[in-house]
Amino acid sequence: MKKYSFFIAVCIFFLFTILIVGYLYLQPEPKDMSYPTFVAQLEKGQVKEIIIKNDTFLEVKMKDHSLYQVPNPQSESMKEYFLLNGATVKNNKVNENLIIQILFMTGILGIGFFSYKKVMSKDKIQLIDVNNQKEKNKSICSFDHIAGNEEAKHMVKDIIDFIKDPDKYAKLGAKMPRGILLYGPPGTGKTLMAKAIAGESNVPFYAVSGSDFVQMYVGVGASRIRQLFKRAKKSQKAVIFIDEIDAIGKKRSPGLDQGNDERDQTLNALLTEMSGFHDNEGIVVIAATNRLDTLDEALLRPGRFDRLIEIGLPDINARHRILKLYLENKPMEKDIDLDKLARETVCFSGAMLENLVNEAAILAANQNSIKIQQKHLDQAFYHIIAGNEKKDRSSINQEDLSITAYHESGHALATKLLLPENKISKVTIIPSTRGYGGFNINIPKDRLYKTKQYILNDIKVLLAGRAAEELIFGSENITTGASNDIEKASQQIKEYIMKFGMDGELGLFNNDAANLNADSILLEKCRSYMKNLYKEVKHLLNTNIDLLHRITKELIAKETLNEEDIQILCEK
Ligand SMILES: Nc1ncnc2c1ncn2[C@@H]1O[C@H](COP(=O)(O)OP(=O)(O)OP(=O)(O)O)[C@@H](O)[C@H]1O
Ligand SMILES: [Zn+2]
Repeated sequence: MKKYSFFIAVCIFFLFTILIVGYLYLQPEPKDMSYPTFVAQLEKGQVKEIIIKNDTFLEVKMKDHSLYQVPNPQSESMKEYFLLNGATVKNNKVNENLIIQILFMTGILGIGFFSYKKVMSKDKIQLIDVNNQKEKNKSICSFDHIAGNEEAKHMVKDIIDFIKDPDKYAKLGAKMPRGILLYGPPGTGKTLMAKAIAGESNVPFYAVSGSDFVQMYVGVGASRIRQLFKRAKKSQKAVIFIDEIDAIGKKRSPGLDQGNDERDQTLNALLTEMSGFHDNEGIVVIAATNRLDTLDEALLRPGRFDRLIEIGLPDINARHRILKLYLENKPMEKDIDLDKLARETVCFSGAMLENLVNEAAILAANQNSIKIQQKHLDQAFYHIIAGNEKKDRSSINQEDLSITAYHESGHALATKLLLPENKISKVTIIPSTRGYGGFNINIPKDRLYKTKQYILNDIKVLLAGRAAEELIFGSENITTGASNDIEKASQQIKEYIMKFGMDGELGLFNNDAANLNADSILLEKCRSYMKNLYKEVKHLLNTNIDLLHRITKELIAKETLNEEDIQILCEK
């Protein structure tokens, strides 16, 4: 589209240039005429027009259309004299003005043309923002660019085969999925997977985002969808990718947003287009969402998005591979411990790991290092988790520092005692720019499930900060520093009871799922759990109070403790 409009613009430009040049130069050459002959002709009434060319010449047009060049007498009264004899007189400036006017008009027309094209094509640019030659190129994205996600790769192998040779499937009467839905947390590579499917099948990739359709006039979204499919069909085989499909395919909640015509129309257009393919067309629609639970069931019916593929957070092996993938083409020190980094980056998505490597590279450059070192990766890791260390710490008073130190040591000690399989990667009382007074980085083991015991201990670890404060400074002096812990603990206890049905007395009933409001029994239950767990962890810290003092003292002295430091302190 861009190329095409550029071509038209060039054509128009040349056309105008030719016209102007033609106007200027293709006029007949004027012949010379002496001034007396001219005067004689003028007085005979033969002269039609006189153009004062410059100080030397006049251009004279006769009534018979012949053109002459006459010396300019440069007299003040010549103009009136010419006019008296019935000739029109023009100043050459008029001519210049004409050229300027033409140029000006060309400019305006050019600008107008370009803006018109831009407005007209804006829709299309947004609609198919990756439909350029580069994206169409097969080598742009392949499975090699995706580390991990092996199950997902396996699940789309037949789709790729189908796109390559749809007839093979049609002949056997096999109905291939028209739509694939990739779901999972943000940054796990759903877009990457869709691109890789297109890349592996060597077909163009057309992408839109559901959020582009939000807040549009009725009918615009639907027409965009139709345009998108029309374009894809032109290339015969293609992958159409709709990111954030939840923006147009959200469940309709009864009573609420009823009559959202625009969204419904867009969704209907999509479903209609999808049912309009023939079985031997190699077009596949891939949609992605972070919120599978909010999707309208109509989208998931057979013939629509009926193949669901989860793209989950990477496990330790996948993290290792992703880190390696992004470090591979960067200069790095040989002794970098990727195993350690992969172990520590629990809950990191692929996008976060990529970001981690990039941050480390930036840090290395900032520190004028020619290679990425372990310390850069460590710094980047903490940076991503907790933000920057606050550089100016002179304003923190001793009392606050001491409270923070006991609070953090409380968390660390409780982790050591209650969740020994977790790794305390860092405890610090260096405040971060994100507003933490200090923090603990506690890395759980990669596990598929959490046990009941684990959840309870995890909540105790969360409460241990406040418990340590109370133990040391008294119940009147507890601080606001535990708000985040309390929030997380409350969330966990609610899930423990409701979501996971782990409370012996309340059993397996989930109020939320049954659309019942939380009743007072449930509330009481949560409070009583919290009270007991808090009491237990306070008692635990009290029985290990010497250790708590030791860790705190060391923490105040060093500001930051790592796994080994704490291990040594605990073994003393
Ligand atoms: N498994 C992976 N292997 C390699 N790179 C990955 C992987 N997962 C994510 N990435 C990197 O993270 C970036 C973001 O991923 P992508 O946009 O595909 O995620 P997404 O799941 O579509 O996210 P969102 O839901 O936020 O749109 C990718 O461009 C890629 O560089
Ligand atoms: Zn805390």
